[in-house]
Formats: sequence, C-alpha cells, structure tokens
Amino acid sequence: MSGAAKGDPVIEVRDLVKRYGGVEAVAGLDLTVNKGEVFGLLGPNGSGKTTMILILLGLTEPSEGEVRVTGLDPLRQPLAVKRAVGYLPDSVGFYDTMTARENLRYTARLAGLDTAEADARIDNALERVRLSDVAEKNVAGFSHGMRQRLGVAEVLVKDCPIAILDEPTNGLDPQSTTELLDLIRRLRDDGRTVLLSSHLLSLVQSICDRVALINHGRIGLTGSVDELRSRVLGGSYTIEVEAENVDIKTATAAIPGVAGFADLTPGHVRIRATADIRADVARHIVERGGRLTRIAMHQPSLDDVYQRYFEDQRTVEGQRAFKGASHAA
Ligand SMILES: Nc1ncnc2c1ncn2[C@@H]1O[C@H](COP(=O)(O)OP(=O)(O)OP(=O)(O)O)[C@@H](O)[C@H]1O
Repeated sequence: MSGAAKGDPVIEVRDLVKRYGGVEAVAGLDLTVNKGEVFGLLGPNGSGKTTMILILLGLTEPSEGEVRVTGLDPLRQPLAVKRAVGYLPDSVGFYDTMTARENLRYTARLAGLDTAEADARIDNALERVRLSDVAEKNVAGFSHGMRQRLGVAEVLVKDCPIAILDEPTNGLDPQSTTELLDLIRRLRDDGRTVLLSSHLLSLVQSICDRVALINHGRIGLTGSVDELRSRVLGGSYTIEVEAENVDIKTATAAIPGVAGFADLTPGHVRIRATADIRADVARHIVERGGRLTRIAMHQPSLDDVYQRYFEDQRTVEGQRAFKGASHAA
C-alpha cells in the first residue's frame, strides 16, 4: 500500500447522477471518504447505494458528475482502479472447482505479483482470515462466511488500499458476522480505507468512523454516529428521571445541556440532553426538596437516528406533495 496520508480524501464523488431510463438511481450525490476510515452507507432499499458503488468500481457509467478513487477516474483508468480497490459484494464469486489457495493465486497473477511474493502474501492472508486449514480444499464446499473471509484474503493478497463492501454480512450468522467485523477492523488498522453499505445498523454503529444516510440517490446527512445523533435527535442523551415532591421540569430546566423534555407520567420525565448531566439533574432535584427515585441514561442508537431521520423525510415529502397538489388544483 502507498499513496495518500491518513485523512486525505481517497474517494471523491461530486454531483453524481445516474439515470436508468426515467429513474434517477443517483440524483446529485456528493461524498468524500478519507484515508484510514471505515465509512458506512446507509439507506432504504433502492436509495442508490449499489449504483454508486458500481460507479466507483468503473462497472457502471455515470450520467453526470465526477468520481475519483485514489485520484483515478474509474471510467478512464478502470484497471488501475481495480488494482487499488478490493470489492466484496454480498456474495463473493470464486471458482468453485479451485481450492482457496488456487483462487488466491489466480488473483495474485491478475495483480501481476511474482510467485514468491504471491505465495508469501497468500500464506499470511489465509492465516489472518483463519482459512489456512482449508487452503487446499475446493471452494465449492465453503460456507457463506468462509467465502466472505476468502474475499477479505483477496484484498490482503492484492494489498489494496481501499476495500468496498456491499452488504458484507448479508446472510451471515452472528458468529460469522463478528468474525467478519473483526477482519474489517483489522483492514482499517492496516491503514486501509473501508467503504461499506449495510442495513444492519448496529453493525455500522459498532464499526464505522463516519456514516452517510442516503435518501433517493442523495446524501441526506453525513457525520460520526455522535454527530448524527445530535443533528437528528437534538441531544445525544436521554435521561429518564423519576422523582416525588418536585416539578422535575422546573427543577432542571436551567441546567446547561438540557435540550428538551417529554412528560411520561406524573413524576416521570424524559430529558433530552447534549451531555451526560445526570449528576446535575440529581443535585437540582434534591436541592429543591425532591426525592429522586430513579435516574437512568439512554444513548440513542443509530437505529433510533435512522428511524427518526427517514420518518422526518417522509413527513417533509408528504407535505411537499400536498402543497404541489394544492397548487395544481
Ligand atoms: N440496471 C438497472 N436498471 C434499471 N434500474 C436500476 C438498475 N439498477 C438499479 N436500478 C434502480 O435504481 C434505484 C437504486 O438502486 P440501487 O440498487 O442502487 O439501490 P440500493 O440502495 O443499493 O438498494 P438495496 O439496499 O436494495 O441494495 C432503484 O430504483 C433500482 O430499481
């Protein structure tokens, strides 16, 4: 691996549009992924994730816009891009009648490696993905999880600075998912950049440095999970408070970091906050003569952020459609 320094942009997408007939699969998308990060693409089915990935790989032509992968244009320099990028679709294709080692040798030959270099890399890669024991077995007998791990081995053999994974854990059991996530983390630890799409929000939350929410072929929001939490849900923290002999809202409203309230039942309030302010909340309640019976903090998951974001989008789209219909009438 060589080239960009950590933090430099390695994937750049500007004003990207892809039309299939009348359908705009990608509708003006901008994205920058920096070296050394694990970046997650999230969005409902049909939001354009796979189309964008295929464009990055030079497998589909954009209708408009610009794409650069390690500074290369995938359309004009497809072979150089294929060398720089390891691609794992949800089901990696291998030659079933060849062994794991033979498949990797084939990959190494295409990458132009000499035999000694290839053999050393293949041994290391097989060991890292825990397939050394089955290196001489035909891939036909491999489970889905083993094939995905062999896909990671391919990235290691090619020594690609970038790995793009489209729904990599689809169809994997929890154990295989955990193993694959560990391997993805290690790709990042090597200094590689990982772009992955997934519907598994807990997975994305556990592994991604930044995520983008994609909606109708556009990036709706980009940021770390923490940033998206505060942008979509207002505050990052939810604090449940139960207390007697005190009005919880009045007692706590002036605490810095309080972003809002929801009344649940009498004496039970949910506070939205921008920080962990449990100690302040407890103190304010007690100082005002209240008896605190419970205080608990909940940090919303990416799932909560995702649900709220797309709910809000549907509301906005509904309002637009309603206004459009009113104007037309
Ligand atoms: N080859 C194609 N021909 C026509 N329409 C296509 C083609 N590929 C994708 N589309 C359409 O483009 C839109 C975006 O599809 P895409 O597969 O990129 O979405 P996605 O976000 O990857 O979805 P999923 O999560 O289901 O994989 C969809 O409306 C899809 O039907």
